Amino acid sequence: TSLQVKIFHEIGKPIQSSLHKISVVGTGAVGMACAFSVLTKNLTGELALTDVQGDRVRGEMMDLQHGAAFIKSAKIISGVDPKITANSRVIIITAGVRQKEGENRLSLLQRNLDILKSLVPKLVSLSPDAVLIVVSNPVDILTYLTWKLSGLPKNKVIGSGTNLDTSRFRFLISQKLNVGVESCHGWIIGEHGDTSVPVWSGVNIAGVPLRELYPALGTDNDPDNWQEIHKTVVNSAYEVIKLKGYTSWAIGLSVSDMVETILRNTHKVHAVSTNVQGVHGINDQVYLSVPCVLGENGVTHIVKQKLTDTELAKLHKSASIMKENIDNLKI
Ligand SMILES: NC(=O)c1ccc[n+]([C@@H]2O[C@H](COP(=O)([O-])OP(=O)(O)OC[C@H]3O[C@@H](n4cnc5c(N)ncnc54)[C@H](O)[C@@H]3O)[C@@H](O)[C@H]2O)c1
Ligand SMILES: O=C1N[C@](c2ccsc2)(c2cccc(Oc3ccc(F)cc3)n2)CC(O)=C1Sc1ccccc1Cl
Repeated sequence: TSLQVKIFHEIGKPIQSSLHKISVVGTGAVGMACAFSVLTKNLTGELALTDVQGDRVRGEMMDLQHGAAFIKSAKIISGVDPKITANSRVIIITAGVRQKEGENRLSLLQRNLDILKSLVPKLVSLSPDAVLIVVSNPVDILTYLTWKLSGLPKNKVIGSGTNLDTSRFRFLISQKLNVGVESCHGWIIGEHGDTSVPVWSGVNIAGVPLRELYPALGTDNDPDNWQEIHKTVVNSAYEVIKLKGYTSWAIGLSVSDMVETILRNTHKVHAVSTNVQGVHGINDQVYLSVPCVLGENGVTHIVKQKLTDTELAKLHKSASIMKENIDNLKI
């Protein structure tokens, strides 16, 4: 504007897209929790929001912009056309349709796959260097399909997987032991949701494996019923849905924790969904959650966890079911 000319000497052309641009695709309950959390953690100077509901996404953008004075004034843009995601470093995909009452998972899968088929190639052509984080459910198989549709190397396509399951697991352990959750270490791996696998042998406080002190931990004949904790991880998802109709804050915080590790390249380990072919004796090309080292290049390493035969058997069962579902899909 003419005033800008009066106020400023221009020294160099400003870069339009920030180096750490984050995009959220699908600005429903989960997408906006992710957006709000990455902003309050000051992870980016530019956030793009896109959704097929034009009014909704514009309203969400404006509502966040009006708080800009309090969040290091990140640039926030929005639009129905995915082109506003161009040059992103991280793209969070929560686009999808929620499971209808009584809808089976395969039908939900086909509807969400159709959405990804139209979205993913466009997103990748606009941001070829981005790390994709898939949150839409069923997250493990949709992450596999996003990877196939993207043409990206497997390290660049990550599913939130059992990141939320693990954070609920650690919260419940912290409640049972009355110890801060940051000091309660435990991992849920495998398929996100009802059939996830708690690695009881790895639960520890300050590196002290609880099962060494209490061998009944996580077994069927345990007077303290620790197994109940994993059941509660699953049941609490249904309880939250019953109470508030959806889940948002915990998944938003868990995804922004992943984004922070990626953009700050801190090599922190997260339970996330990755290509596990060749891991734990799995031969098929499937995506399941295991502890992964994350950084700017996505998944750089998988931690070689020592699993019991029971834990391995559950993992292999999930892998074979996923392979079967993939084979039955019309990609
Ligand atoms: N992985 C996990 O741990 C976890 C946890 C909670 C929710 N979820 C999943 O996250 C997804 C989103 O949940 P939600 O509660 O936010 O649902 P929601 O219905 O509130 O939001 C989904 C959004 O996606 C948008 N959308 C649909 N098609 C689109 C397209 N082609 N392009 C862009 N946007 C599109 C919709 O308009 C809607 O705003 C669901 O699949 C849900 O199951 C996963
Ligand atoms: O907390 C959550 N809210 C959910 C949801 C969100 C909006 S509608 C449904 C939710 C809750 C319950 C079952 C449910 O069923 C599904 C459906 C498809 C699917 F691929 C995975 C779970 N989904 C999505 C979801 O994945 C979670 S986390 C979770 C779910 C089940 C067991 C354990 C955990 Cl940790």
